[in-house]
Amino acid sequence: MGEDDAFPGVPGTFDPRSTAVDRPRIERAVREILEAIGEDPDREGLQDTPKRVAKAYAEFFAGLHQSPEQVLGTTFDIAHEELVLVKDIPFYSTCEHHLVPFHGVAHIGYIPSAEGRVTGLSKLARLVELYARRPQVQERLTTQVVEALMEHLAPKGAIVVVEAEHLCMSMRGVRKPGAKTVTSAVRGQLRDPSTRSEAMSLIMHG
Ligand SMILES: Nc1nc2c(ncn2[C@@H]2O[C@H](COP(=O)(O)OP(=O)(O)OP(=O)(O)O)[C@@H](O)[C@H]2O)c(=O)[nH]1
Ligand SMILES: [Zn+2]
Repeated sequence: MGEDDAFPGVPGTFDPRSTAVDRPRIERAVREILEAIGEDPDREGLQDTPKRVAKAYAEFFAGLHQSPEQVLGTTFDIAHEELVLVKDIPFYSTCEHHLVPFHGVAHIGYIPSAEGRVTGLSKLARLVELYARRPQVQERLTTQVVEALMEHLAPKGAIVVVEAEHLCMSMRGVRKPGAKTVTSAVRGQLRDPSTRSEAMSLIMHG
């Protein structure tokens, strides 16, 4: 274990001291890619690029080395059995098919139960970070967040809606900038049509 591992960092944030991602290996690979595209990795502007990309990748994929238990560990004894909704949580993730970004907002709602737990509002945003900072597809990001809520807070129900633009559809391939993908996952009581439509109308119209 390196000295850096003594600082596990706050889940859902990036700890630049983390050595969980093998940066020297990324540096070698990036140099290889630069050569493969016909660039000179030794020209002045590119000399530090493998190092910079390795550092950036360590940040983009930090979520692979963090767990939801760490994020949802802080809970409160608050008697509230109605919907709690945090809207418009911005996120950046990496499409696992092309390793280019997809980004947008996530909306998270849950109905706490008497037996379950209430967490800090910021923890919902940290949960999104934790799953976004991995090679992802939007559908999996959406279900992983809802399932972590169900498992760790034992709420009566939960809903996660994610709206995102995929750069693999904007800057390459089909080239449709602005196209938005919306995914949702609902569990428990939020599956009931009336509760679900109340949550959806709060999400979409405030
Ligand atoms: N379901 C889903 N598909 C995604 C996501 N991100 C990217 N994709 C799609 O993954 C698909 C990969 O398709 P392939 O035919 O294997 O790859 P490709 O030739 O690069 O596809 P094009 O993007 O159509 O050029 C594309 O249709 C992408 O739009 C995601 O989060 N969810
Ligand atoms: Zn893609």
